[in-house]
Amino acid sequence: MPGNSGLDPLPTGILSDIPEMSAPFAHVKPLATDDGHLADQAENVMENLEKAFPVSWEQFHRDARALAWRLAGQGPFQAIVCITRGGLVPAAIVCRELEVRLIDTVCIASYHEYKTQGTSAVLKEIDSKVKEIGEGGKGVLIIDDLVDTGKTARLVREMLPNAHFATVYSKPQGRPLVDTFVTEVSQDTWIYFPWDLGLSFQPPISGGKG
Ligand SMILES: O=P(O)(O)OC[C@H]1O[C@H](OP(=O)(O)OP(=O)(O)O)[C@H](O)[C@@H]1O
Ligand SMILES: Nc1nc2[nH]cnc2c(=O)[nH]1
Ligand SMILES: [Mg+2]
Repeated sequence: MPGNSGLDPLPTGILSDIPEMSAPFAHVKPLATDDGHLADQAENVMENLEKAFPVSWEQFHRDARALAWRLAGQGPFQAIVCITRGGLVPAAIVCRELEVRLIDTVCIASYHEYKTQGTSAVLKEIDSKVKEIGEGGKGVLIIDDLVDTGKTARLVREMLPNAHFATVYSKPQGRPLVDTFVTEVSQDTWIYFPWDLGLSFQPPISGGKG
């Protein structure tokens, strides 16, 4: 009922002026105007990586489906363990295609330093119910979006040495740790996932303003 809801009236102004709407995005700062942290991080990445491999949602869905096709003959898999956070989206696509309904996560936080290896912390272990499926994880499918240095893959493989390890993309250094993948890119390529990207203006190839 108007005037009787107990709620303050909505403030007027543009969307970002509304505290409730802007709060969840308060930490998101564009590279060009931040305090320098994100720009430094991006600079560190680009310093070591020559090529960019941007992936659209359509391409990612196609590649994740291709992964499911490759995995279809290698099961049956009784459970999927996805490595968060990057493994969540491909695992959602693969579990639908392979009709796997027992899904678990292993939650790993990496603290990246692009000149050194960085450190990783396991925030959540694999569930004991999944660990008990088969000897050393036999019959379990582990999914991540990509393998790069192989550090994350090595950590998780130690937890379930007999599980099948699958990624959508792979780089040469980590490839020996992966049983099944779809596309390999060179070690000096950075893969940009659709969930990390947004639409932005592209200047014409000629260099004009468009
Ligand atoms: O082979 P590596 O050198 O270990 O790199 C691969 C890992 O790096 C990315 O995850 P990241 O740690 O950036 O975190 P996220 O999945 O939470 O985005 C990616 O999703 C892989 O899990
Ligand atoms: N998005 C993304 N994350 C990574 N983590 C390690 N390598 C990569 C990469 O190429 N792209
Ligand atoms: Mg990851």
